[in-house]
Amino acid sequence: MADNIILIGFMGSGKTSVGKLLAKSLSFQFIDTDEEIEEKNKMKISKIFDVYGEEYFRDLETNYIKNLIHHIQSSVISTGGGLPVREGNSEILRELGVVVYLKARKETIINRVKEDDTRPLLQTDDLEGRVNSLLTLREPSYRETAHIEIETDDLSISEIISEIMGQYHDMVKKDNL
Ligand SMILES: Nc1ncnc2c1ncn2[C@@H]1O[C@H](COP(=O)(O)OP(=O)(O)O)[C@@H](O)[C@H]1O
Ligand SMILES: O=C(O)C1=C[C@@H](OP(=O)(O)O)[C@@H](O)[C@H](O)C1
Ligand SMILES: [Mg+2]
Repeated sequence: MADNIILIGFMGSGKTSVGKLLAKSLSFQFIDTDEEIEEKNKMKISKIFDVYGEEYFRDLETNYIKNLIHHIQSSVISTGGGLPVREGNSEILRELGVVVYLKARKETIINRVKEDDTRPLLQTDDLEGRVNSLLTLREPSYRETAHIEIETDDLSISEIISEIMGQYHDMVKKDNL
């Protein structure tokens, strides 16, 4: 297994914010799949959804992570919340490195995303209903994909980073990564 760390979890679970600082703490490269896709396509995620639709965005995500295999090391990869759900992506993510699921309760997620208009799947009058149904649908994929699970609700970003580093180093020692 490569020494990369891959962060997965629902929208608002902290993948982007935790990933950035975790990479800094480890002196790893930081990659955010959404930022890379926006940069490569010169288009915001919400615009890609508007113009080409969700399936097209999912193709971009899958192609992007496939191309990382054998090409990156010592990197933290923050994924988009829907990435582990598509058939086949779970295996790709696990091949890329140690997969960490940032878990968050529905209430925590709603608090963190309610003011944000950049996530097309959450632009609805029934935010609670949408988060509830998507979370139920996705939870099994997150759990199947992850090597490590962290409950983030009551932790600060730096506490989450310490927790990830502790568990990651234990795995590295055990698996000789
Ligand atoms: N553990 C945390 N404690 C407090 N705020 C957090 C925590 N994790 C994330 N946030 C905040 O929640 C929002 C969404 O975080 P973000 O990193 O964009 O999530 P994701 O990439 O998983 O969608 C941001 O405003 C971020 O600062
Ligand atoms: O959960 C999802 O389907 C999505 C999550 C977003 O990323 P974050 O999880 O970083 O918000 C982004 O990829 C897109 O809006 C779709
Ligand atoms: Mg993000």
